[in-house]
Amino acid sequence: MEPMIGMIGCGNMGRAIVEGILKAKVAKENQIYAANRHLEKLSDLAERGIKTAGNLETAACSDILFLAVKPHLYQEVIEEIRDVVKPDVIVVAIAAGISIQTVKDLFQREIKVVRAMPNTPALVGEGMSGISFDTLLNEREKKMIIKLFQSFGEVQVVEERLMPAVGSASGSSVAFVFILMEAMADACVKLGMGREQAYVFVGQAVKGGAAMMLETKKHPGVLKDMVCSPNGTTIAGVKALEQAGFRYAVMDALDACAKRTEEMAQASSTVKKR
Ligand SMILES: NC(=O)C1=CN([C@@H]2O[C@H](COP(=O)(O)OP(=O)(O)OC[C@H]3O[C@@H](n4cnc5c(N)ncnc54)[C@H](OP(=O)(O)O)[C@@H]3O)[C@@H](O)[C@H]2O)C=CC1
Ligand SMILES: O=C(O)[C@@H]1CCC=N1
Repeated sequence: MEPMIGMIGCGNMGRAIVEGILKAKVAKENQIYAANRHLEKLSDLAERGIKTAGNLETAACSDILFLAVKPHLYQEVIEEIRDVVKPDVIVVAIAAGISIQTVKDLFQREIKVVRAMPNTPALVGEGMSGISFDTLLNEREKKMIIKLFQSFGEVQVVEERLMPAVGSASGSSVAFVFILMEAMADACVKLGMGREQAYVFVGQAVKGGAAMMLETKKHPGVLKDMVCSPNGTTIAGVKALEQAGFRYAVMDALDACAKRTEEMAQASSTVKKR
């Protein structure tokens, strides 16, 4: 029998995962339970045949249960559902800074946990997820979880200690790419281009650059050099970026994300001991 998939919390990330799974046809609408604080926000999902329900029903019916609420709500939600989940349920925790051990401690028993860090491009099947497995999952279960994550993008299994880096590298970095594209489009508007047209130009440039790096596997510095003609236009722009401390700003931003993940992990492990 196909596993039932539950999603507690259907906001930006929960929805992106549900849509990604459906788009890839890895599960049908009637195999998915979706819960939210304000259930009326899920009326569009219900109309499409997804089972929308409260947290208790969703938890009780799921074989794979995603917890896609904000990190500070994990304790409240797990305390609500811990007595109704199936004994063999696989809980997938996607919150920044919530460790496998914290989830187990909140359930107050041995439970199969996957810690994952996906990102919002899952919505269009272009997600990037890092996942770490608890030792309780067997090989068949690990394969099933990997297949699920592959339905909405790329996935790599990583050691749990690397989760703050994964959060920086793909979870948060998409926001920085959006800021970059917005700023580039602003510049194009300043140069006389229409805004909608600017988004197409800069969006395709970012998409093309990413595809080029991933497909050629060339060092990004080499690819950058291929664009910079001697005494040309690009190298003039590179100088301006270096002057503004672009690389430092980017490194500092990813560093800040990872530090914040560690802080949140610290806070969540303290809360559960109260
Ligand atoms: N956004 C991102 O790019 C990423 C997010 N994450 C993680 O995903 C999690 C969710 O983030 P995100 O989707 O951005 O947040 P959102 O605020 O967009 O979504 C959270 C959802 O949880 C619902 N919710 C709140 N309380 C409860 C409750 N008690 N029971 C059931 N549902 C509830 C909210 O419903 P309502 O709106 O009705 O209050 C909302 O729809 C976080 O832990 C975050 O760390 C991980 C990777 C990337
Ligand atoms: O900002 C956050 O906390 C979440 C985790 C990674 C992306 N968004």
